[in-house]
Amino acid sequence: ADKPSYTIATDATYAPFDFQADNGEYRGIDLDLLKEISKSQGFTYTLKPMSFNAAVQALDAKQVDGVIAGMSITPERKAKFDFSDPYYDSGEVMAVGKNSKITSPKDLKGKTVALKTGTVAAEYGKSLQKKYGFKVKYFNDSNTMYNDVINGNSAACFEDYPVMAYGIKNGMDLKIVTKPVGGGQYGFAVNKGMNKALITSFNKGLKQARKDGTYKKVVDRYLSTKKTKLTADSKSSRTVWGLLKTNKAAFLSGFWMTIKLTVISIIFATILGICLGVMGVVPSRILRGVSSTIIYVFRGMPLMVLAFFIYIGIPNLTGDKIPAIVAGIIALTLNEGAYTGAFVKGGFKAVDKGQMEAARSLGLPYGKSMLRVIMPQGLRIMIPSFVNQFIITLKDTSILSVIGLFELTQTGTIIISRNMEGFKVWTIIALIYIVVITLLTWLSNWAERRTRI
Ligand SMILES: NC(=O)CC[C@H](N)C(=O)O
Repeated sequence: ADKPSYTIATDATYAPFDFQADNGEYRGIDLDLLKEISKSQGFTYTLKPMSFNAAVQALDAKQVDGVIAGMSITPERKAKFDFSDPYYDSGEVMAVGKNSKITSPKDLKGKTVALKTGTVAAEYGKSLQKKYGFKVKYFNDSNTMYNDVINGNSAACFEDYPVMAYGIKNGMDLKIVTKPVGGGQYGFAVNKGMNKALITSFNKGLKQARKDGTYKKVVDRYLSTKKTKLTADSKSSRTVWGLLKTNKAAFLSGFWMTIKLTVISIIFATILGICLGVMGVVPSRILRGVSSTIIYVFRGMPLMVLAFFIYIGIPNLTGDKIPAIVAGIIALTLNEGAYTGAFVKGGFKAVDKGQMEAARSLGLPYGKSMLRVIMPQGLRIMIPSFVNQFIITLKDTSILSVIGLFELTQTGTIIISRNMEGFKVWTIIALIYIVVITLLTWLSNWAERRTRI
């Protein structure tokens, strides 16, 4: 019989539990364990790395079958999800910059504390906020949160002890100043009452792995004292050129994802926008109303909200999965299409009224006058707006990293979580965007020249 197959979400950057190794493979205690267990229990799976918060939401929306992400078993989560037996002990600590004078939450008055959205550590930090009078700031991934503290923008952060200790041991410029509290444990989660088989296999496999030494082997791979630095690139690759070379595969695939999202969305958004624009100037009041409403709604909604709504919200209601890339393209199309619709409508309106009257008085029907007389003139006026919108679409793809799409921006985050070369990696990413935008602009200028009369 075919092996059962599952989709499992994980945290893209949560070493030593989940992280991307230099070769692009996702590794860590969670993922190595999962692999061993799947082998011993005979199931297969596709891994979906994303932010922790998105992973939990994707599970809740049934976009994935399970989450393994150093996820703490809490009473609130147990109400929603079924957890495996615990496989690792954790607790919350506070960390500050290596040379910081802060030694306890008491020193945080008036300062800013960095937290990671949707985590137990964030909840813990938040629970101390009133008492100690600090401000909070949220991040989607641990590494960006650490960097905010390292750079001195935030005074401290709260994080799970094993993760924080591992990062520091691997050279992160932070120090832990409190004892672990909370004492939570990590478990593998599936939706309540669904996927009983998966949880049963996981538990069986975990038990076996503990018995036959696999569990210890996996943990030691990352935490034994003589371990090699799995998350760090070698020294030789620390120049911009070296970073580009070592991470070539990651940059390229992020680049392609960005291009794919941009091109497909531009095509759909342009079609949608022109339809909306035409509908916005026809005599029918109903069509004009529909056009205005669509533009109003989708132009008014932040792209990130729209992406979450389509990827998490709709499946949550209907129970049908939508692949992230499809959700991303729909979100971009609606958002950029609404903007396009607005300027297309404006462009048609800007064509002199007399043109339509003249065409009609020559006996052309409305549709033909529109197509032959108004549209060609209107569209020409709009070319600069189109170019503008294409560039905005390209840049907006970066927002789709929130639903777990590995476009350029998300690629940068992941590479930095591995090598901590924030400046160089963001420089590379910025340059790639500039290069693509330049190409896009040239292409548009060329098109503009060709359509000129
Ligand atoms: N991957 C994570 O950030 C998990 C954080 C924490 N253990 C939680 O479950 O909330």
